[in-house]
Order: sequence, then C-alpha cells, then structure tokens
Amino acid sequence: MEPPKTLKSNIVLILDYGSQYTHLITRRIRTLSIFSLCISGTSSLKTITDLNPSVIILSCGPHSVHTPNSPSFPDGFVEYVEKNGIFVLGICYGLQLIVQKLGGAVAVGEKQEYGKMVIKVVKDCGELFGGGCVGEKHVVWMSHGDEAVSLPDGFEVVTSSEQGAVENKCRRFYGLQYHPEVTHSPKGMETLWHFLLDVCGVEAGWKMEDVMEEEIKVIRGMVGRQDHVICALSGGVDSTVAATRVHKAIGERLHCIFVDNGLLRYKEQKRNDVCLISAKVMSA
Ligand SMILES: Nc1ncnc2c1ncn2[C@@H]1O[C@H](COP(=O)(O)OP(=O)(O)OP(=O)(O)O)[C@@H](O)[C@H]1O
Repeated sequence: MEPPKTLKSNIVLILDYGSQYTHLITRRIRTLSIFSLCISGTSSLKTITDLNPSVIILSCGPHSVHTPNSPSFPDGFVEYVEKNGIFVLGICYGLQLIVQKLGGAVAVGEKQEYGKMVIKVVKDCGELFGGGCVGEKHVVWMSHGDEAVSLPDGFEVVTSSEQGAVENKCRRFYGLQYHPEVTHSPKGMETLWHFLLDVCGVEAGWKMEDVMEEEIKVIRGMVGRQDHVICALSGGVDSTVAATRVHKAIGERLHCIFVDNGLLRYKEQKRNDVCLISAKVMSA
C-alpha cells in the first residue's frame, strides 16, 4: 500500500508522556533548525489535528503500558495519522505504545535495561538508518523496564539487540527503544536528522529569531499604536524575558515596576538596579 502524500506543514509535534527527556527531544530538534512543539501526550485529537503536524513523536515516560490509566494518544489517532500520511516515531515508552495499540505485545522485560548498549543495524531495507548501513554498530543509551515481545503485523526489527529499533514504513510508524536525544547516544542526532529530513521530508530552515519576530508582531497587535503597558518586573527569568520582548515591540511605552516588598534577598534590589535600569522601584 502506497502511503498518502498529503503532508502540509513542517511541524514536528512531540506528545509528552512525562519523561525527563521530553523537552530535550523538542530542543534538540529545534537545534536542527526544524520547528518542534511539545504538548501533553493525552491531548485531544482536535488539539493535535489543529496543529497539523507532519511528524509526531511519542515521547518516553515513566509509565508501563500495562498500568491502568497509563497515558496514551486519543481514540482515532491511528486512523488520523494514517489517513493524512503523518509519520510517527515512538521513543521508548512511545515505541511500546505503538506496539501495544497496533496489535503487538509488550511485557515486563526479563532484565531492565539502563545505561550504555550497542545496537547493530540488521536490515538494509530499513529507513531509520538509511541504506547501506547493515552491520553498523551504534552505541546508544537505554532506560526501560518493559519491552516489545511481539510486533504488530508489518513491523520489522531493523537493529539487533531486539529492542533497538523497529519500523513499518508502509504505515509510517517507527520506533526507537533507546534515547537518540541524549549525548550518550553519539549517533542519535544523526539518526533524528536522517529520519526527519530524509525519511519524513521535513524541511530545515526554522530559526529561533523567527519566533521573536512573530511574538513582537503579536505584542504590537495587542497593544496598539499608542497604548502603554505596565510590567511587574521581579528581576527573575520570567518577567525579565517578558519585559525584554515587550520592550522590543513597543519601546518606551513599556513601564516596569519593581516592588521592594521588604522580603527581598540580601542586596537583591541593588543587584536588580544594575539590570533593571528602566524599572521604577516602589516600596511596599
Ligand atoms: N518584587 C517584585 N517586583 C515586581 N514584580 C514582582 C516581584 N515579585 C514578583 N513579581 C511579579 O510576579 C510574577 C510572579 O512572581 P514569582 O515570584 O511567582 O516568580 P516567577 O514566576 O518565577 O517569575 P520571575 O522569574 O519573573 O521571578 C513575576 O513574574 C513578576 O511579574
């Protein structure tokens, strides 16, 4: 069956199942100049479809697919991705979700794997590692308790160590049991890059600066041409970033107020004086 070719966007959507690495996956993909966005793994189908992603990554997480109410993608997800030709990559727990939901079986592993492992590419036809890679060995970082014991129809194991990587290229479902996003998997970024660009056809070219430009446009639209804005500025990361963005958008029409509430840390106001030159200081 030839998969549909109806990809419309360049968004890589990460569905978060609670791993400490999920935001790292999002960030690493952004460093490849590809826009990625992380939302809850239990988001509704409408939230997902509204974002119109071309690739969806199911993240890792601390759960077992066997635990009652363990998080999963919404009903209708598989039909939606297949109908729209969206590529799906499951990482660790994400792989186990794919296997379980598509008719395979996941069980508690005989031995739980944590740490450095070596996988070997065994399928030349596999897409995840490209052609001509058979025999290549990759050092990877594993962290999992469950493992896939039987794969859904049409899936192939593309690396040895059984738990390394699986794929069903007709249905556009792929899975990595290890963590490609961590530096302990030295070729992990290469694999992600190859997967997103060569397999999924995502175009790189997104820049962080583009987000800033967009934000500035939004802020200018919200404030209008003449209105002024007051910002409560603590000197912490959140309000400082917000103030910097608004200042870039509307300049002197932003008025920052720093409140000396009497409970500040030693010399905190003095320190803030240095960075918050334009803030008015009020004592409370
Ligand atoms: N001393 C202060 N003067 C002015 N505004 C403050 C002050 N303390 C807190 N605020 C405002 O309240 C918001 C929430 O404060 P909170 O202490 O919860 O810090 P936060 O959420 O970590 O934000 P930040 O990183 O900006 O400190 C701040 O972002 C800031 O807008």
